[in-house]
Amino acid sequence: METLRPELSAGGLTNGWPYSTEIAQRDTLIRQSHERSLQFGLSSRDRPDFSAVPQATLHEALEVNRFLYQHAAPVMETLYEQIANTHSMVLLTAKNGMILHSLGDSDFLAKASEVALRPGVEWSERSMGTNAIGTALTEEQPVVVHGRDHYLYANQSLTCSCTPIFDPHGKVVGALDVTGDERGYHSHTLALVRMSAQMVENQMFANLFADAVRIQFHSRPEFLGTLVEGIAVFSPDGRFLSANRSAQFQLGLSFNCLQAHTFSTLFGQSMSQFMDRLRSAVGKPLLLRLNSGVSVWCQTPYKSSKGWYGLGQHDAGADEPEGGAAGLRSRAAPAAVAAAPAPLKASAKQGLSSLHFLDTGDAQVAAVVRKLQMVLDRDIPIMILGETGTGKDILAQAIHNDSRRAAKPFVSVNCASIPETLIESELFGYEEGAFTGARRKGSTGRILQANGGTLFLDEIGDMPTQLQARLLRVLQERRVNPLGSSKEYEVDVTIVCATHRNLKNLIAAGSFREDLYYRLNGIVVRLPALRDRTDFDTVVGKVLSSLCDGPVPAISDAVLALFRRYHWPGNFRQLHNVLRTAVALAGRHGPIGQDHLPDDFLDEMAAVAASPQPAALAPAPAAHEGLSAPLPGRSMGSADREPFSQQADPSATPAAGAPQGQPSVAPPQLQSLAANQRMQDVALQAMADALRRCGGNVSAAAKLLGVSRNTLYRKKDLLPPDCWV
Ligand SMILES: Nc1ncnc2c1ncn2[C@@H]1O[C@H](COP(=O)(O)OP(=O)(O)OP(=O)(O)O)[C@@H](O)[C@H]1O
Repeated sequence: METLRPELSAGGLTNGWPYSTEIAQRDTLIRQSHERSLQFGLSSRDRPDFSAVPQATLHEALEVNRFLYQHAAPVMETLYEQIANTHSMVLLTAKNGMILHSLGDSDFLAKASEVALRPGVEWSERSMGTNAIGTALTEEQPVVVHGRDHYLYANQSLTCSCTPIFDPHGKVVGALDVTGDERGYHSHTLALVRMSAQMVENQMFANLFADAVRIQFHSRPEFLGTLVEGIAVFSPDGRFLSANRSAQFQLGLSFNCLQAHTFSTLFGQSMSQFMDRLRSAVGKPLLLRLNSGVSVWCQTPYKSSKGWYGLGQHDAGADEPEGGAAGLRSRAAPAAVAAAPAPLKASAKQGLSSLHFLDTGDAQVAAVVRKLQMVLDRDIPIMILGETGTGKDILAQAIHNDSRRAAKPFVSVNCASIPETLIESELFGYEEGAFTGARRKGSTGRILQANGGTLFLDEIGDMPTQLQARLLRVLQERRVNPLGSSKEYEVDVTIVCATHRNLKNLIAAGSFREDLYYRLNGIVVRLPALRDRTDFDTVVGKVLSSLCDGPVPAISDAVLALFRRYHWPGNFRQLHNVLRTAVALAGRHGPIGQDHLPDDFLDEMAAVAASPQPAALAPAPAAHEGLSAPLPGRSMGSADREPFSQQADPSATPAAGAPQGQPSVAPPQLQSLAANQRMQDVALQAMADALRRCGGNVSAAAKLLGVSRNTLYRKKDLLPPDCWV
């Protein structure tokens, strides 16, 4: 009988890879698999059995696995697009390791093995020894089996990345695998395979539990509607039905343990209480607290007597999508099943639905609004630039709402949040029967869903290059050709796109097509960062009232002063989050004081103030500190503005620059923040003075101060311009 190969029994299967704990774990996994292969009576010199089962058996297997097959096939197409020309194949197997479907070119296989990866061949460990499919299915975890990891010598020219696929009941139903030439190994392949499998699982979930209460949750609201959100489903009376892998991870419970739970034992409230909250908050994500104490944001389609209501409805007038939860995703797409989850942005946007509502006093925004009003309905593509969270999505929605297309769909696609593998089918759709035979239904694709209305391509800079050419063709010819279809469909859409990236740089780097750029930027508008808005106080007030159903609490002057000094990297989104927490902590009657601000926000302010790099936090207002020009971070000193609320906050303490006469106990972070801020301001003042005395000569000023020239240059943006001349 054969024994283990020496490099395995010695416990160091490095196989040319750098050694680490992760590799050590993988080695253990591979070694155990080799031991099993040995026990199956296999010899590493055995010739593998690549014979396929008879056609009738294969058809039977396809029928048994139809649910899996239907959901996986379109995802495999897009996965294959990503690895095309890498001498690899994408494989879907049943849970016994039998290949159900394969895509790609087997030209990398030796002549004798060309049949190895076709449907009907079984890749279980029992028949092939250690291999990614068999081992992933046995271990129920993703695995790469590379070159000499394979038990059979005959398979050692392969590199395989495989992950099991779990059905909505938590059982392994099959595996998704990419197999290629060993020399073409790529470290990202397993990640792509895992993302694709996650997509298959989420789609099976959405379709199987269309009538259940589906809770989609994540600790960060921006991840709602993406692949990483947790999904747990319950019967209307709160019985646990199922949870995807992310939900199990976030809840800290395995699928089996979850079976013993109900909605109320997991989320600390009854299903009927939750439904009441949902009814009054349609369109807004809700905060739920897990047993672990962690808070998560949640969204859920909500079924009333009239039908389903849900979040992330971007189709104009789509408050009541038809046809249950599936309809929720695909209102304009009658043929679509298993549609990829739409990139949802959950927010109550009613108050922001028209361009003129966005004009709240900032001159740059007013100019943007004016420009857009002039080009509305002229079929000119619009490109919106701006940092993350500055309201590009809201602006696109407002453009649509003010246009003559308002009654037609507004379809939003976030090119950055959809895995590259899925963008193509998400955008262009795929044809009925294109992948899996007559019963397979197709997907309309987002471009066709937007027909007659507006297609908003958010984060266009993240569009994969190979799809840019296809998009360009659609824009030029106004026709769409779904995947797997020989037909073309006419489409009439207004295109609005947005990005926070510098497309010119992307063009220079070769990752964005110049011709597409010119096609998209008919008119370009830029939204200002929150810190640069001259209507800052007004927007704080506006966001605050949008978060309150009843009375709106006041904000203390100290908090407002902090807000004005902060650089708001997350812009409106961050302001919403900070205020949402503050409102919850302060209660509806407020006022909102520093104690009500989230700890991470206070920590960040303190850290920024303590940092020797002053890039982010603005110094104290110019008037207060005696510097003569406004300083970056906020374009305008707080002294230039009327406070949003004058109501005193008994819990608040003035930070640096806050008005006198406020109560005097500050949280420790803010005390150190204020002290650090003062030190920074004194240092800046000294630098400005030295530069002025030296007539702007940096070397002389640096010598005078006893610091390096670099120190002065680093502060350049924080010093008034007049000291450099
Ligand atoms: N003018 C505004 N007034 C109040 N809230 C706003 C405004 N603009 C945006 N918001 C809110 O800020 C959040 C982020 O807005 P939006 O998604 O439109 O930003 P974005 O620039 O598209 O962000 P990203 O680049 O990250 O996609 C949303 O909750 C939105 O409701």
